[in-house]
Amino acid sequence: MMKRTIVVGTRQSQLALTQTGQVIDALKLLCEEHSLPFDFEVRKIITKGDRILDVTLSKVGGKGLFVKEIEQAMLDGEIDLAVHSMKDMPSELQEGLVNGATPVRVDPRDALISSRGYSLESLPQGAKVGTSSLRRCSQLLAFRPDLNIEPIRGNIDSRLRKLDEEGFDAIILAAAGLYRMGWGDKITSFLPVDVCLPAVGQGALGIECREVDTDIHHLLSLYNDKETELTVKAERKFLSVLNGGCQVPIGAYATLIHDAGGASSDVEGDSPRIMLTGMVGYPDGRTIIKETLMGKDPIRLGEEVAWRLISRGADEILAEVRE
Ligand SMILES: NCc1[nH]cc(CCC(=O)O)c1CC(=O)O
Repeated sequence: MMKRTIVVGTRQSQLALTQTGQVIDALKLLCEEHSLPFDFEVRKIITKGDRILDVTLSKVGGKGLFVKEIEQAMLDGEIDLAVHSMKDMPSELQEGLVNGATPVRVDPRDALISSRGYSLESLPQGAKVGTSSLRRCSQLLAFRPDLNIEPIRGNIDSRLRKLDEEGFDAIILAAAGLYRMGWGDKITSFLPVDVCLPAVGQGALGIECREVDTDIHHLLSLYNDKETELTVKAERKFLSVLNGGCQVPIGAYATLIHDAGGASSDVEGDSPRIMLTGMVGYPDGRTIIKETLMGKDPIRLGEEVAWRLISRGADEILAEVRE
């Protein structure tokens, strides 16, 4: 039988190339297992986000900075699939494109990396900590108001280099990216989610494809993880109600609730219960508001957590940040 070659578009950062390669390996295994006639080819694409790495992201503005060119290439038929970090995926995909699979999530937490072996608790007064994320900045300062947070940009590899070159006592990165790069051993400690709520979708991937591409949908359905799909759906709905992107101090994390017997919720049958926590905070950490709710419908749950935060002043915080 003739094989169809699926062209997978990717940014050319080390992380993007690595996770695209890992997804292709997983899809190849599924193709073997299910006797599906596909080959894979990688096509590198340079995005706007890659061209302006020297500017602080929150100053650049615009959503989907890393995704637009990739989506255009898919609509033009130059590529068939694209692997995205879920947290970089825009809440609205372009017309005609869909998320075909949400594979199983890895560790969603933020990690602290310190050549001097510090943890968040043991960092000295006024220590210099690198992050450009308003979400991380807000929560770090709420926990340790004395810290001196300084921006640090670039890909994971260049941030790790800057850790020592620019004299940081510690930097904060997503554990997931480090694990995928095989650099998990660089992690000094993890920030617990109740201290630093992760970014929406952190640790998860999305696999974008054309809505009409039924062959690919079938393959991707085999790669989907229902638990990750449901929890990320709740987090993303929360974010879209607050009209957020990665340039706002918003965090969220959802899990499935496992019953008292320790058995996991039945993901396939009766719909499981989801617990979602959302937060919005001032970048200087002076106020952080958080809500946790449970529910079965991820969309309603995402909306309700967002509405609760709005009723407690989330809009005012976000309006101030967006000025
Ligand atoms: N903001 C950039 C980004 N987008 C995705 C990841 C890797 C983690 C993930 O896939 O969630 C990172 C690096 C980081 O935040 O440290």
